[in-house]
Amino acid sequence: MIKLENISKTFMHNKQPIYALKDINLHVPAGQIFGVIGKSGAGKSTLIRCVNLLEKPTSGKVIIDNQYITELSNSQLIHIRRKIGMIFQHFNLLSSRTVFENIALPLEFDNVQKKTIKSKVNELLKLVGLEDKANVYPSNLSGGQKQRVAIARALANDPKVLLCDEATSALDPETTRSILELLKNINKKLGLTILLITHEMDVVKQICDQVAVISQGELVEQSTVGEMFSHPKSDVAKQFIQSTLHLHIPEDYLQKLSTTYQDNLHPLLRLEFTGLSVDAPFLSQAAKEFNIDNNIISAQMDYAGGIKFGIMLTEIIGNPVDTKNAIKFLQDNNITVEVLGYV
Ligand SMILES: Nc1ncnc2c1ncn2[C@@H]1O[C@H](COP(=O)(O)OP(=O)(O)OP(=O)(O)O)[C@@H](O)[C@H]1O
Repeated sequence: MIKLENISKTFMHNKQPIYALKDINLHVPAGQIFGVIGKSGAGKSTLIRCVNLLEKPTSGKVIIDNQYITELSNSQLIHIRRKIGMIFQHFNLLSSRTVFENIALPLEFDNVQKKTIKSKVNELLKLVGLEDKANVYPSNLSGGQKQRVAIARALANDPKVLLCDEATSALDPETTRSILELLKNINKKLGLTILLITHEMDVVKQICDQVAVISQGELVEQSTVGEMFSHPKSDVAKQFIQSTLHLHIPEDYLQKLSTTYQDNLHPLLRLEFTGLSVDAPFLSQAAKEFNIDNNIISAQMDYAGGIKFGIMLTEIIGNPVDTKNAIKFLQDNNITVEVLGYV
């Protein structure tokens, strides 16, 4: 549905080139929710703005629904943009218009009949769960409600594609979840293709089918969400995944943690499980085979794209040779083991 071919974008700043996007190739299949994740300044906003040509690429082609939109005239572009909805971090609603009037705006631009506008807007209000807010002004809405209005407005022209530019970044975690849930429902109900950019792996985890990682203007990795969480390849992807797992080392362990091995101390391990290693009983197998004990201090398991993954903090108690062999056994079974120190 969305194809980017060799997209590059260079800005000039104080006569110096800034290579915001470098030879990006991306394919978002119809009906998917596709996430692009990257750190601040990676090029995410530039990328999503190139899709509807709010930003004109320096080179490369944008193809939407089999149409090369980089080759269209300005008037043709206005027409095609109606099929590409967009929502933003700060909602971009008109404060002087009610919720109803904000949603009606794209239809008024299209000279749609008043009666048709009314039924369409009412239908959209229902879809986003704001039937009772039609006559309210944006200043009297919460952030989540404002984003619901923006979503309804973006859907007014029955777009085939919805672009989401950090759509939940200004919202608290609970509201973020409800907006992502709404986007997922819309994706299913209307078969809408969604491309979203974000700096939060939790967003990708919650709703995306596929994800691409962008770093310094380049796409460094792309896969299904399950594959990315189970086998991240780039350092950036690994860092993003780590950011979704929060493992707390208790204060008393931090205090007694030694960086060097001494007699009577045991290694404190951080174990990372992904894919197959999550479901197999490797810890108890290691305990039996190498005569060690595991003292599990904390653990967190999670799901993304149908794949289970998790991390664990555990102390391995045993003699030094058995402990070393047990660690090797875990590593041989695709568990990432980090020795944090000795306790
Ligand atoms: N209009 C512009 N003129 C000059 N440089 C720009 C312009 N827009 C973006 N850039 C630069 O291009 C690079 C990519 O910026 P972009 O806003 O796309 O990144 P981002 O990943 O969206 O970051 P953030 O999450 O902080 O918004 C940055 O170095 C930025 O300073």
